[in-house]
Amino acid sequence: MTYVKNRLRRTMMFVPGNNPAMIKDAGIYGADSIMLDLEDSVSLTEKDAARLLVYEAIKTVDFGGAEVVVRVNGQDTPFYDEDVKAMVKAGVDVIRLPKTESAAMIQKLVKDVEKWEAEFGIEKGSIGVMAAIESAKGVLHAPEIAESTPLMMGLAVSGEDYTADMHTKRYPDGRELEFARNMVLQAARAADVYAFDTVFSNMKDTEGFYRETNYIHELGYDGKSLVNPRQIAMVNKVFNPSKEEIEEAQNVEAAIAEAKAKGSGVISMNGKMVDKPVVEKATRVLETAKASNLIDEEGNYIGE
Ligand SMILES: CC(=O)SCCNC(=O)CCNC(=O)[C@H](O)C(C)(C)COP(=O)(O)OP(=O)(O)OC[C@H]1O[C@@H](n2cnc3c(N)ncnc32)[C@H](O)[C@@H]1OP(=O)(O)O
Ligand SMILES: O=C([O-])CC(=O)C(=O)O
Ligand SMILES: [Mg+2]
Repeated sequence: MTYVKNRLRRTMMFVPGNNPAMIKDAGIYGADSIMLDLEDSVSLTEKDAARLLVYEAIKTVDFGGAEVVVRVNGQDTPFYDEDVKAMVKAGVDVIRLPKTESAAMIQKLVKDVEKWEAEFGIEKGSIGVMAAIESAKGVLHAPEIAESTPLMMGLAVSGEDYTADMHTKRYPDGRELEFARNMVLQAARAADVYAFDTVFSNMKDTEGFYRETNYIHELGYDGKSLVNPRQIAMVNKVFNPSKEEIEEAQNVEAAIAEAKAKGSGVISMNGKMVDKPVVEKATRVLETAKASNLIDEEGNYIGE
């Protein structure tokens, strides 16, 4: 396995690193990324066993083509060094650093990864990194964190720890996360890295989950951290362009091609102006549709 900078990353599912049954089947649900967790879903007494289990799993389990991410323990814990060493040796795709508060923390992670890559004869740059932003300090430093290394895959906003740090809690309308969500997204876009929204933990509140997922999709997030396989289809439903959106995007591309043939960069389509930014959005829709197998090479709709 090797880190790939650009790929579809709508769904990143947490899987507790101490749960062999969940790890074994994690690949069957179709998440774009599987995030094996060594941090907060694993109790202190199980840290070493979980690391060993996750190490073996990366080497032997078929995750069905999903990207494999591991959330290691934080740099202020006694588990971090061994976690990074074992995950590099196992050949993980991406390491997610929790509680990231500075560019220096990511630069330390990259230095540690490179040290172990050299030690184990793994090509430098085979492993990507990502930062979970979980505190006021992390949010304020998000732009530097996003720019801290060429190996940065993305930023995730982590609402549970963040709201604890901010002396509040999660509310249904998400107003307590508004600043963090916007800041993390701006930082990610400016650095050309991915942006992931935080987990939604109430599995019974399907309506609330859809509301939140629609909201972060409309803001411009690339994907969401998930805790349960049932959330995968719901996120895909929101993030995948509809048949109508795909047709509209194809019409935009045809219209601009016609305009260009006439030597113009702008044209009217059903009374709406089509120019460069409109075309850029249409191109993104069609790229997503292709990556999600909703259209074939010729652009024919093949989704359900
Ligand atoms: C703030 C933070 O740090 S969040 C990140 C850390 N937290 C986690 O990693 C938690 C991950 N999620 C879970 O452990 C579970 O989904 C829970 C505890 C939230 C709910 O568990 P359950 O009630 O058993 O879920 P549910 O009934 O929907 O499970 C259905 C199936 O999916 C499996 N499953 C559930 N969650 C996951 C998961 N995250 N990864 C892989 N498989 C899972 C179950 O094992 C079950 O499989 P089975 O049908 O073969 O027995
Ligand atoms: O990254 C996430 O969404 C989960 C998490 O650790 C948090 O919310 O604190
Ligand atoms: Mg957290």
